[in-house]
Amino acid sequence: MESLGRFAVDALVDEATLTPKPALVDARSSGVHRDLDLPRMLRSAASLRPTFDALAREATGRSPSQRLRERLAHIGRCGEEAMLAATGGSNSHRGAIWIVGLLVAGAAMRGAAGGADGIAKTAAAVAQFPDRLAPHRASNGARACARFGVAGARGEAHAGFPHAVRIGLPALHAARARGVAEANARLDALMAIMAHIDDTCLLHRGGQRALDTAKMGARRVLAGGGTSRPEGRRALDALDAELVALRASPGGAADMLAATLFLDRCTAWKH
Ligand SMILES: CC(C)(COP(=O)(O)OP(=O)(O)OC[C@H]1O[C@@H](n2cnc3c(N)ncnc32)[C@H](O)[C@@H]1O)[C@@H](O)C(=O)NCCC(=O)NCCS
Ligand SMILES: Nc1ncnc2c1ncn2[C@@H]1O[C@H](COP(=O)(O)OP(=O)(O)OP(=O)(O)O)[C@@H](O)[C@H]1O
Repeated sequence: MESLGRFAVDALVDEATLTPKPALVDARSSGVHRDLDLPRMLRSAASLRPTFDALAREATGRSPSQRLRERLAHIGRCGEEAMLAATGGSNSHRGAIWIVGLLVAGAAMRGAAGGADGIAKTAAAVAQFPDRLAPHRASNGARACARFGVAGARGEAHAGFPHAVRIGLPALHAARARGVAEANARLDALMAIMAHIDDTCLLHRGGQRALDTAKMGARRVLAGGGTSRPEGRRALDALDAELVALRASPGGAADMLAATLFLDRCTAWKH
């Protein structure tokens, strides 16, 4: 599937430009991110096209294996270098390279006919193999997982990407079925993801309080009828203000929205 690399970059661009997102980089502002802005996010997304293309090529015609896991990890780490070169050293898409990159590989192996669940299960089967060449660095995500006892980005992949397949996609489709504008459908999907996910970006920057604030705030938006309704929109603005005050942003939820949009494109493409 030649289009997989393009679908992946499009998903990152659609996530970054979606506005207004709470405390994240969007078309309106950099949220709480001092070293990121929308032009950097877009440069980073474009710089990742060769990475996603290479992941798709490597996985095509293969089955999950230790060898494939290590080839993909090498390509993914080269992608992180391309990202850092494009942003001048900022982490714009590390989590997204991991999550969307594995799904690109899953889609290349399984084909769109496998549906979102089939693609995610295949990607998860690759992620299960150990990354024996991983550098032993204490990342922000790893520290948050250890301190707060959560599964983080690795756990999300091992579990079959549940926040994209079981939460993000159904929320996106349900919002579209209600007839809301596409941007609101995507924002509602982000709220559904945020209401459930243990996001190590929030935990690292703002501890349990930031994670609880994000989950409760997102639930209030949904209880207010979603982002297309006045009450939901007021709740979204309040959530943005609360997270900005805590200087914490839901980067992991943003990655899972990009994963949701990628799966949505892949599975629509088969028709
Ligand atoms: C597993 C990864 C994410 C590294 O994990 P680490 O603990 O070091 O995380 P780090 O803090 O650097 O970044 C984690 C990022 O994941 C995202 N995230 C946070 N919480 C979650 C969550 N619950 N679910 C999904 N994503 C999340 C955020 O964007 C966060 O910034 C990954 O970068 C990795 O191992 N890459 C190696 C290359 C590889 O194997 N690639 C495979 C093919 S692409
Ligand atoms: N629109 C977005 N705005 C900000 N982050 C996003 C966005 N979309 C996805 N992300 C994800 O959020 C992560 C960036 O989070 P963060 O800035 O907290 O990273 P960090 O380098 O771990 O932290 P710090 O900057 O505190 O050192 C990226 O890995 C990226 O995948």
